[in-house]
Amino acid sequence: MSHLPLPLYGFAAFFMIFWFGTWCVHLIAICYGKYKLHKKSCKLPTESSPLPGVSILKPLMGVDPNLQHNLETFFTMDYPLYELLFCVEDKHDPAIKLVEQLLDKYPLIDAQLFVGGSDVGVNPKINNIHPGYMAAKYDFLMISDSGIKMKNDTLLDMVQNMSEQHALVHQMPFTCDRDGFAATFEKVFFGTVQSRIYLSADALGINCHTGMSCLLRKAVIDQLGGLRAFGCYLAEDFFIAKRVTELGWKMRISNQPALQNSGLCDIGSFQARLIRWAKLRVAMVPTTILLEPLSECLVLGALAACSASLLFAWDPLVFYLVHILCWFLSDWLLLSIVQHGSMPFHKFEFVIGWFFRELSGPYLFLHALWNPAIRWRTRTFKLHWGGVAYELPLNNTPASESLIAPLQPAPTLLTATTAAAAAATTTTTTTSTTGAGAGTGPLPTAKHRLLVS
Ligand SMILES: CCCCCCCC/C=C\CCCCCCCC(=O)N[C@@H](CO)[C@H](O)/C=C/CCCCCCCCCCCCC
Ligand SMILES: O=c1ccn([C@@H]2O[C@H](COP(=O)(O)OP(=O)(O)O[C@H]3OC[C@@H](O)[C@H](O)[C@H]3O)[C@@H](O)[C@H]2O)c(=O)[nH]1
Repeated sequence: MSHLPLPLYGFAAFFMIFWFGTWCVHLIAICYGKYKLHKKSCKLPTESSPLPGVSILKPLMGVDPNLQHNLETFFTMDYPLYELLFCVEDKHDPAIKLVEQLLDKYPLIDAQLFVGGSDVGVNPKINNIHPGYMAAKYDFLMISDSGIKMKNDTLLDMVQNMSEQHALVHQMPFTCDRDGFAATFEKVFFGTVQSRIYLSADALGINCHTGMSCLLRKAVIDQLGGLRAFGCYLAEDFFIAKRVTELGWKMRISNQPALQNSGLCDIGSFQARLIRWAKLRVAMVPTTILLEPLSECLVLGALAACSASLLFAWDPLVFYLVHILCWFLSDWLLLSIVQHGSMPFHKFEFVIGWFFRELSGPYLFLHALWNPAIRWRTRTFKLHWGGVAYELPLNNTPASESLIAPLQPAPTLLTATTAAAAAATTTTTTTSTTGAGAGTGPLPTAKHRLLVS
């Protein structure tokens, strides 16, 4: 041992410490997940402190087989005061027809449709929802992506997590039970590697905000310059959380994880999404270039096994195999906590899904480093270090990144007048009437379209 160069012992000691730290992260995630997730809040509204109104922004782009069902869950929530602000950028988007059908079906729900988006920055999601944000009338703002499904009490759970010190409550990303290996892979990813980081980050107060379902204090966002202030970033979620906490407000996850339920579920598009997210993280938090590969089970296990062999003369193969087995069991435990019920797949499928995730993780990360162009739906972007984004011209799009589902054919929805009006502009608004709470009593529908230029 003594003839080996000294720096090698330094590296070995570093990897052993990092390995130990990673196991602490496992432990924190399991304990915190057990404590926090699926807990029913006992804070009930009283007459002196009724539940606040919530303006819910729904950015939509295209239609998938589950979209109608997912959107419908927003019309049937058990929450007394909310408005739904559906936002669609493209006037030919088939989502418009779907939303209009839902507005007809639920005339009692306070809901509007904004078509045309805005141009307040580079981020297409922010551009899409900005008209809805400008029209939002309640003190609380929820941003909820198109693939999210709500339980009856999800909004209540989020609002009850918003204490006096909090300005941001977000749902930890997870998935609905769906059929097929791609769905298993998604559940394994979100319920293991992602939950581990997300839960420990929340427990330790580290910003890990993924903005697919979040509740915000509107006054705080207004104070920060409005949503337009985040239009220059692609990862608006991370920067919203950063600025909100810099003002002294707290953020935390809600008790219920987010139920992603997109009807398009395939390995290629999911991997493309993970690569896109990794590119965002690398640009925003460059230390992840080292941290992420190092915190992968197979990579860290190999490094720790060599280090243990060097420092303590332990058998590296035995060390490596025990490390993988313990990691696997700990991931199963965490996934069971997040799922909080029976698993939609057999244990054997978990084994396959887990190994697939572990083997593909480092590859996807390298892929993200290799090609910095970011393909998101119909557009391609690049990021400056720090996270500010710029859009690339269309012909600059690498073909290998086009792993997304195309928009479905345009519907024959728009009437001659509205089509002409929409073509002439700008923003079209379809308004359904007032009233909140699901379907209480009959009501005349006063539906009208407004043209806001
Ligand atoms: C000693 C152990 C150190 C562990 C280091 C862990 C390194 C990170 C490994 C995996 C990252 C998984 C990230 C999961 C969720 C991120 C999803 C995402 O990318 N969302 C983006 C798009 O919506 C969003 O803009 C990004 C938000 C957060 C980015 C945060 C990056 C920093 C991650 C470092 C967290 C360390 C937590 C350590 C806890 C002790
Ligand atoms: O061009 C676009 C792309 C996306 N969107 C909307 O933005 C939402 C999220 O889009 P996707 O589902 O494609 O993307 P992700 O689930 O990966 O989003 C995630 O990563 C990027 C962050 O900015 C988001 O806040 C986060 O939810 C959807 O509701 C989608 O309709 C647009 O309105 N316009």
